[in-house]
Amino acid sequence: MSRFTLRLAVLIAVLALVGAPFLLGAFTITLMNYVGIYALVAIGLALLTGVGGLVSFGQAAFVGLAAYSSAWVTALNGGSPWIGLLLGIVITCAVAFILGLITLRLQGHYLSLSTIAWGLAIGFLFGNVEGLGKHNGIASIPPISIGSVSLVESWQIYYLIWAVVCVVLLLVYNLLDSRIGRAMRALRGGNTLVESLGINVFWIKVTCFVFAAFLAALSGWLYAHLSRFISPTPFEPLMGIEYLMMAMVGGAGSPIGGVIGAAIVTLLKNFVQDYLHYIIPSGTGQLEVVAYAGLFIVFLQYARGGVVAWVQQYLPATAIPRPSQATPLARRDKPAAGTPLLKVDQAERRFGGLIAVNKVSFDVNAGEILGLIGPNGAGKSTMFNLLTGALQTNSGSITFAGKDITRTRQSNIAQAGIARTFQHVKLRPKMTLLDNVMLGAYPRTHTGLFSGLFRLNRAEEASARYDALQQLERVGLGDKPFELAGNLPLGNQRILEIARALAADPVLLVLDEPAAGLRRGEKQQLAALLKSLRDNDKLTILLVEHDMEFVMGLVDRLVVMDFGEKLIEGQPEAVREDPRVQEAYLGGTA
Ligand SMILES: Nc1ncnc2c1ncn2[C@@H]1O[C@H](COP(=O)(O)OP(=O)(O)OP(=O)(O)O)[C@@H](O)[C@H]1O
Repeated sequence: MSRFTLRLAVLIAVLALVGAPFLLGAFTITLMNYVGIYALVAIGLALLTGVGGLVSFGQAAFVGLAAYSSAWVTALNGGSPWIGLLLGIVITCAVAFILGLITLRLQGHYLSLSTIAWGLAIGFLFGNVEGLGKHNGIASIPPISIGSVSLVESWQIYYLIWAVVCVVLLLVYNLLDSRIGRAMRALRGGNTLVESLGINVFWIKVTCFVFAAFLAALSGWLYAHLSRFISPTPFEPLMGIEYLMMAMVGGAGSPIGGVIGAAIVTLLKNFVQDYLHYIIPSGTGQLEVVAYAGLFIVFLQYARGGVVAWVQQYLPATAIPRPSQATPLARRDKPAAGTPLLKVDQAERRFGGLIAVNKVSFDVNAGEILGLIGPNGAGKSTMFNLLTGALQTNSGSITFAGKDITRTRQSNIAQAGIARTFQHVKLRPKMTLLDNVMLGAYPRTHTGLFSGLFRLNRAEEASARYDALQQLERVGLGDKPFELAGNLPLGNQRILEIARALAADPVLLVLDEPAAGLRRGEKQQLAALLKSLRDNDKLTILLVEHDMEFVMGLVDRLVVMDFGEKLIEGQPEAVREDPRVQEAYLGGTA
């Protein structure tokens, strides 16, 4: 799809929204009002669950917090709905922030279960606090006024609701295309990679969580002043599940999918309620819930990725212009060649009874390529994980650029200038090559949530994008920056990891089996690239590699490990000739 077609589609959608009250009846407009209100929550969930992989059943409670806050300000205390909005946002975001601090360190289903727990707890409060009307709720909530216009009629508040939805959509798409948004998109698929890129996973999760709660607060405020009466029921976890369904039906991970999902689920519910009694005339009782659940299961069977993903497969990809030249991002000063850079001193790591790394010591000097070799299971990858902070040492110390990093958090080590690749490639397959490499530039960029939302980050984004493209070109992948990373063959995925690591402008590059899966010609190109990084960019490189021909022709020094211990270190030739190495690693065949 061309950009023009996309803009035209957006324009038609906006015109249709503007014209709807002139063409549709009051009932349909009221229904659309609820769709818009639910859509705000579903957009938040698309971000939280679809993009960030954090499944929350508790969003209805956040909607309720804002609705009750505004009802308390207006109906019970005679205040303005705008003060109600402010209080609703502050209370909801504060509660989300505190809950996030407590629960977001939990992983997988533990996190989801915790959202049910606090969803229930908050819902319980609404029905039991004396000052909030208990189960009778709060009535006589005034309409929202803009200047002298009171939004009493459903078509009046319709324009406010859908203006909010459109602005939110625009902001969320801006966010997803920003530094923080990329970090949110990278959350899905595990923390190790994200932390290794210098991104503080926990704070990105908290940001995502609070932002989704903020959208729920907007929804709650609009809900209270549309319904003019609130009770605890719409804010219980059952509604939380419905919000999750909306996000999933529309297309988890797609903000516009949130709107589509809200429309489908709301209309479907309405349809089932209206027509089920024709099929079962003897009284349907709660049967519509069953029918509704059945339809939902059928839907998930045939369009599991949601409506947006289903439609997208038939649409041509949106053409994206190639990044144009921009001011380069600032680069780090590299230490002078030969100065001590990394010192591993008596590092030890145990896994239960197994000592994977046993009191290993070695130094790396600036500007050298050091190879770490050894037979399978010798402890090389564990050593890499220790010095990049992915694992903690049981004893011993690691010093980088004069600072003790033994207990330093992985993301802080990355920010200090160590960039890495992984033995088992870690990429974000659904993100483009360019986005994957731009993730690497995270520690070199600084714009935050608000800059991303309001596109105040353009200059920095342009620089990061251009820098990332240069790194892609450098490793030989510059011809397809908008290809999805998952479409690359494994060898190229390893090379893409190197481009991502280079985008961090590291001082020390740590490569775990970079040549695995490469053809002979590609290995030669890789060796030439690594030498050029050392000679021209003053980069220090530490690599694990099994391909002896590749290693011997590349490294300045070797450290050999066996059974978790350091066997020997020295020049490649000396190491090759050492009988202990031949015995342990080369099996006497070198
Ligand atoms: N997370 C873990 N839990 C338990 N044992 C582990 C873990 N990671 C590594 N090990 C064990 O530690 C030892 C060293 O593993 P490591 O992956 O560091 O070796 P390696 O030299 O990188 O091997 P290879 O070349 O095969 O990748 C092995 O016996 C491995 O099974």
